[in-house]
Amino acid sequence: MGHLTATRPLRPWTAPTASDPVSTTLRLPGSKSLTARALVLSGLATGPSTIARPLRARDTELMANGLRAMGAHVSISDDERWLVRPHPLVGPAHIDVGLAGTVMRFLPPVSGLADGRITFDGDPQARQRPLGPLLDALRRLGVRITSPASGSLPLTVLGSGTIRGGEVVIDASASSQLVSGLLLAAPHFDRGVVVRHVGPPVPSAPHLRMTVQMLRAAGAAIDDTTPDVWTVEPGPLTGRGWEIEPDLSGAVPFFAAALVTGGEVTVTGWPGGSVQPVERLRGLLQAMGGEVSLSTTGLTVRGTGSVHGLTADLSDVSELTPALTALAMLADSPSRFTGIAHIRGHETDRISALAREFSALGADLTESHDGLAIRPRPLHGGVFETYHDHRMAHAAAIAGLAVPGIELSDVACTSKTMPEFPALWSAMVTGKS
Ligand SMILES: O=C(O)C1=C[C@@H](OP(=O)(O)O)[C@@H](O)[C@H](O)C1
Ligand SMILES: C=C(OP(=O)(O)O)C(=O)O
Repeated sequence: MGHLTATRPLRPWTAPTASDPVSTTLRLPGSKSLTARALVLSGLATGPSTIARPLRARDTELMANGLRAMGAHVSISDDERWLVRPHPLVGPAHIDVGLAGTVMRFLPPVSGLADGRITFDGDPQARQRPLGPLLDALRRLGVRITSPASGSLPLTVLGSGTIRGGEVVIDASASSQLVSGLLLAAPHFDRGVVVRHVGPPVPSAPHLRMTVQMLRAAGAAIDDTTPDVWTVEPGPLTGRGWEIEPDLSGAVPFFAAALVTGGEVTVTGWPGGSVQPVERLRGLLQAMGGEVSLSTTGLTVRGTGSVHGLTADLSDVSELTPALTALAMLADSPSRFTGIAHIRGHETDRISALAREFSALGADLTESHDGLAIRPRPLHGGVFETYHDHRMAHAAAIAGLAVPGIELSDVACTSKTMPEFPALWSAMVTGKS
């Protein structure tokens, strides 16, 4: 069963403290979000695709396995270039979503297009993550789904090989992935889809723009000119060569290290026109005291010796909250982050987890329903629970640069998006990268 994968051994790890400014140029793995979308769109295309410089990590391997379980030919043996050859999708199959939001929201719509019974389950924490609005929407679009826990994993999709499609209203305030999942499969719905969001704002706008851009790149006709409404026409998706950019969210802890230590970090391989929110990140890091520049070598962040507090609505870049919270605790003034109520439904309730774990190390953090207030004061070492959440581990590692003796309960959870995180981080801190 899928949830057994969460029982892999925990790996305690003491975050290394930096005695000198870090100074490194790194190649980091590809974007999780771009790799996930490239896999799904390739699996639904009319011809073969290649995915260059993909992310090899637990989330994207689970996505590849899920598509493979339904019949697609996915070869991931070459680290530099994955190959996808579409094949009619069929059940029966079981799909382990792990703790991946992308897998649990992107593959159920695809499985409705398969002919047969597809079951889904994941890690225990995946059963807590919001899924109900997507399942309701799929049912209204003509997909048969049974879900004993009503509105969450585990679930069974009784795929008939086709999905009627049409118009659907959804409250996607809990996750932009609820919309992205519908849109990615929609070119194969008989009538396409019109998705209308009604409710509090949908978070993570850059991820929705990424979905739209990649659908267009694969040949789909999609209209997103009306706010909160997305229309996808029925039609074929073409196979193509996808080029995956480095993962911006995965790069942020490394950039944060430049700020904390007054050092410099360059991540290579950035395209001029990134699909990820580079400009937004530049604004945030500059406001916190960093200098950010893009050159032919890569994206460089320089620390200036001081870290400033920040007041910001992070709803569009909410996955950066743990790293920015760690920076905020080491800043010279208070910070307040808002607009992130939905991250209580991420890998763990990140607002509560950050408040609880950093308070135990002496921090002054207050949680509100949709954010965190941070008043910097000296921290001390201690055990830091990561709750299977890769970005909790990143946050603890950033704090550990300045605070000796922060011991992560488990650093293996970073394998969700970057299995090489502990090695790359230690090499950066010791100057051996
Ligand atoms: O579509 C995607 O690839 C993602 C969308 C966002 O999800 P939410 O809208 O649930 O925050 C983001 O936080 C997640 O890490 C990746
Ligand atoms: C929220 C995240 O992941 P997921 O794709 O599982 O939602 C994340 O990576 O910060």
